[in-house]
Amino acid sequence: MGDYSQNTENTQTLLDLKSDPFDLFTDWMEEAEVSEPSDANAMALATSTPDGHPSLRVVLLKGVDRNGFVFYTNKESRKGLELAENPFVSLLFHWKSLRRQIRIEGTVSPVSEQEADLYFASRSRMSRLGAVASDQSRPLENREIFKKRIQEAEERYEGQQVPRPANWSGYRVKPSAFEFWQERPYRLHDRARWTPEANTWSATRLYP
Ligand SMILES: Cc1cc2nc3c(=O)[nH]c(=O)nc-3n(C[C@H](O)[C@H](O)[C@H](O)COP(=O)(O)O)c2cc1C
Ligand code: PXP
Repeated sequence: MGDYSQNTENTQTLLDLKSDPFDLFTDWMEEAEVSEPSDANAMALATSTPDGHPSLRVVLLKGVDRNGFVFYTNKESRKGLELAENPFVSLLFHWKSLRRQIRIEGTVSPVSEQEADLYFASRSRMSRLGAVASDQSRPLENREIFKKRIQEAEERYEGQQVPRPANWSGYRVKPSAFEFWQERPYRLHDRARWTPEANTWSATRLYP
């Protein structure tokens, strides 16, 4: 313990770094974009089933500002149907290269139609056709059926823009809490949780 406290416990902790969780998130995301081999913006998204069972999958973060964290998906997918019943979610980023984790708790609301159109238009044509052809989360008897639906979409929109399907859009998670976690030797990690207080965010250190 002598070695540990001499060598590690004297270094800066999370609470010394930034007082604002959005700023700290931005710093960590920038570092992850450099060090993660792929998809630094991948985040686990937890929803709940109507009977309160957790339901988890990975989605990509496509935008973040002080209004929240944006991802895109099919509104009639399993997650979309669950969100329609219960807008409370958790997000989790885990960057193995940095030995860091961020937990976010919050509530989703739909992005505007205009925002969804803009993002959809930025995707590759094949990804847009895939969104048209995929009944996300519904049973698919075989891949041939999917291939045929993609071909049909290709023919239908030949020489035209692929319009955003009505069921394909985005959600914005407005955070109500953040927790940042930085690994430290001997599992004596550095953790802090931020919650809103008046017009700012207040931080609490947590035992690891
Ligand atoms: C790295 C990664 C990124 C993903 N990003 C998305 C995404 O942004 N949107 C999406 O709908 N599905 C994404 N998926 C697929 C989802 O994990 C999931 O399989 C799909 O959305 C269906 O989930 P659901 O049945 O719970 O609705 C991603 C999967 C991985 C592994
Ligand atoms: N939809 C699906 C089915 C995905 O798998 C992903 C990313 O893996 C996305 C949407 C969002 O990413 P992009 O818009 O870059 O395809």
